[in-house]
Amino acid sequence: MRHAKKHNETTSVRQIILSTLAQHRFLASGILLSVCGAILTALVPPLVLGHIIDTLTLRTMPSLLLILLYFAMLALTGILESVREGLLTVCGQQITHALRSRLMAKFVRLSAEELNLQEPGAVVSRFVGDVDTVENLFTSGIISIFADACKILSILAVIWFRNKGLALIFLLLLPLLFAFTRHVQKNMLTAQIENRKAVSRASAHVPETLHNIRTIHVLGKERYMEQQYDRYIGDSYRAMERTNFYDAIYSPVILILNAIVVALVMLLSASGNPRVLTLFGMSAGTAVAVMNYISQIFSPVESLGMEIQTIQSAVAGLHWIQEFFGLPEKEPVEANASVSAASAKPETTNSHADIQAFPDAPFIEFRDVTFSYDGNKPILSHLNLTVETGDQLTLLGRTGAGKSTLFKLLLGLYQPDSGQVRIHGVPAASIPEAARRKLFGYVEQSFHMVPGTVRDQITLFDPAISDEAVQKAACLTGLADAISHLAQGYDTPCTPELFSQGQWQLLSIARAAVSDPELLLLDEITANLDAETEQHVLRALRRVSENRTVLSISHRTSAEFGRTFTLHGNAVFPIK
Ligand SMILES: Nc1ncnc2c1ncn2[C@@H]1O[C@H](COP(=O)(O)OP(=O)(O)OP(=O)(O)O)[C@@H](O)[C@H]1O
Repeated sequence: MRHAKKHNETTSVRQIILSTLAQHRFLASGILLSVCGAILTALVPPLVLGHIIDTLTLRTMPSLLLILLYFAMLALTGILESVREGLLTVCGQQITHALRSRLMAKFVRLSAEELNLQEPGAVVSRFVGDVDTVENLFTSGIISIFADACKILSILAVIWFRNKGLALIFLLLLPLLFAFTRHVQKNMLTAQIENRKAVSRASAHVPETLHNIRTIHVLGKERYMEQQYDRYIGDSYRAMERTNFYDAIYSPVILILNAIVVALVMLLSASGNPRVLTLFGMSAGTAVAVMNYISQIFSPVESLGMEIQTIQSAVAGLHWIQEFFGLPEKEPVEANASVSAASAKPETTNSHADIQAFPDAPFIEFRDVTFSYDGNKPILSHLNLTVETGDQLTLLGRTGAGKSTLFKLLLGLYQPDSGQVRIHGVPAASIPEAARRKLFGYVEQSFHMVPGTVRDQITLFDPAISDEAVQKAACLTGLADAISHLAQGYDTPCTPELFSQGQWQLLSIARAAVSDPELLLLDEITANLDAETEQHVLRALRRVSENRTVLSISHRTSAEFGRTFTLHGNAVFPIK
C-alpha cells in the first residue's frame, strides 16, 4: 500500500543543537567561562568594600591595591557580562541558522500527500516563530536561568558566612518572592496575549469592513460593524489596564521589601540582645556588604521568573519543530539505478541514460491502476493505458475525472494504491531525480517563477545546461527576440511584469524543452490565454514537440494534440 511505503528519517532538534555546539566549541567554552567568571567576580566587590570600611572604622587607611581591586572587579564583572551576552547572541544565531537549514531540507523532502495536508501559515510559523523561541531559549533561557540561579546561591552562601540571620531571612523570603513574581508575570502575560488578540481582531476589522462595504450599506449593517469594532478595542483597553496594574505594583513591592529587609537586619544587628547578635551581629563594613548583596539578590529572582516563561514557550516551539521533523518524507530513490537501454530504442527517442530501462517495455504503461487521495473514494479504478514512444495524444474528460491525477502518478509524486505506473518498464516513483529532467518536460496552466534571471527560469539553476541549450530553447519557442530586447538579455532579473502571460507560457515551454526530454506533459497550458496568443503558443509547442512523445490535457478543441482520447469511467477511449 502507498502509505506503508512512506520513508521517514527523523531529525531531532536536540541533535541539531548539540552538533551546532560541538562545531562551535570555542564559542560554547567562552559562554561557560564568561557565565562562571561573571558570577564569581560579582561576589568580590561587596566583600572588598566591607573590608575597606572596616579598615576605615579602625582609623587606618586601606591599601591602594584594595581600592584598585574593588574597581577592577566591578569593571571585570561588567566586561564578563557583556562578553556573555555577545557570545550568547552569536550562539543563538548559529543554532537558529542550523535549525532553519534543516527545516528547509526537511520541507523539500516531504511527500506530496504530506505537503497537501500542510497549512501554509503553520509551516511559516515553524520556520519563523518557533525557531525564534528556540533562539530565545539560549539567549535568555537556560543559560541565563543557570547564571541567575548560581548568582542567587553564591550570594546566599557568602551571606551565610557574613550574617547567618540574613541568610535565614532570605531562605524564608525567596520562595514567597518567587511565587509573587511568577503570579505577576503570568497575569501580565495573559493580559498581553488577550491584548494582542484584541488588537489583531480590531486591525482585521478595518480592511474587512472596507472589503464588504457595499454589502454593509445594502443590508444596513453599519451600526453592527461599529459596535463590533468598539467591542474589540474595549477588550484591548481592559487587557492593557491589567498589564499596567501589575507593571505598576511590581517594582514598588520589590523596593519596599528590599527596604524592609535592610531595616530589619540593621535593627536586629543594633539590638543589645546577645542571642540575636549571634545571628545578626556584624561590623560596619559587613553591613555595607550585606546591603549591597540584598539589592543584588532581588534582580535575579525577577529574571528567573521571565526565564521560566521563555523556557516554557521554547518547549512548545521545540515540540512543534520536532513534530515537523517527524513528518513522512517522499521515498528515497536509488541513485545507482542507472544502466542504459537506449540502444534498444528507436532513433527518435533521447537517451534515457539514467534509468535502468527494459527495451521491450512500452514507453508509458498504466497497468490496472487504482488510486485514491488519502484512502477516499478512488479517483482512478483499474485503469489501463499504454503510450508508445513517439505517440502524441490529448486526454479529454469531464472536470474531476482524474486527468491531472494521471500526470501526478506519471511524475512519481504519488504511488498507486494498486497496479503499476511504469516508464520504460521502471516504476515511475523509482526514477532517480537526476534522470527526471531528461525524461519529462512538464508544462502547467501557469508559469511558476523562481527568484533569479531569465536564464535561471529556463535552467532552474542546473549547471549542466549550457548557454547554447538555453538560447536554442528560447529560439524554438520564439522568445529569443523578446529576450534580446531586454536590458540585460538572459541575465535580466525576472519580475512579474517582465513578460506578457503568453510569453510566460512560452518561457514555461522553453524550461521544459531545454533539457531535451523524451516526454512532454502538457496540462491545460493554454487555459488562461486568448485565442490569438493560444495559437502563438501552440505553434511554439508544435516545434518543440517534433519527434517527441507528448501527453496533453485540454478542455479546448483548439488545443488538442495528436490523437484524442477521453478519460471516462476509469477507462481511456479513443475519440478520433
Ligand atoms: N491533492 C489532492 N487531495 C485530495 N483530492 C484531490 C487532490 N487533487 C485532486 N483531488 C481530487 O481528485 C479528483 C480528480 O482531480 P483531477 O485534478 O485529477 O481532475 P481533472 O480531471 O484534472 O479535473 P480538471 O479537468 O477540472 O482539471 C477531484 O475530485 C479532486 O477534488
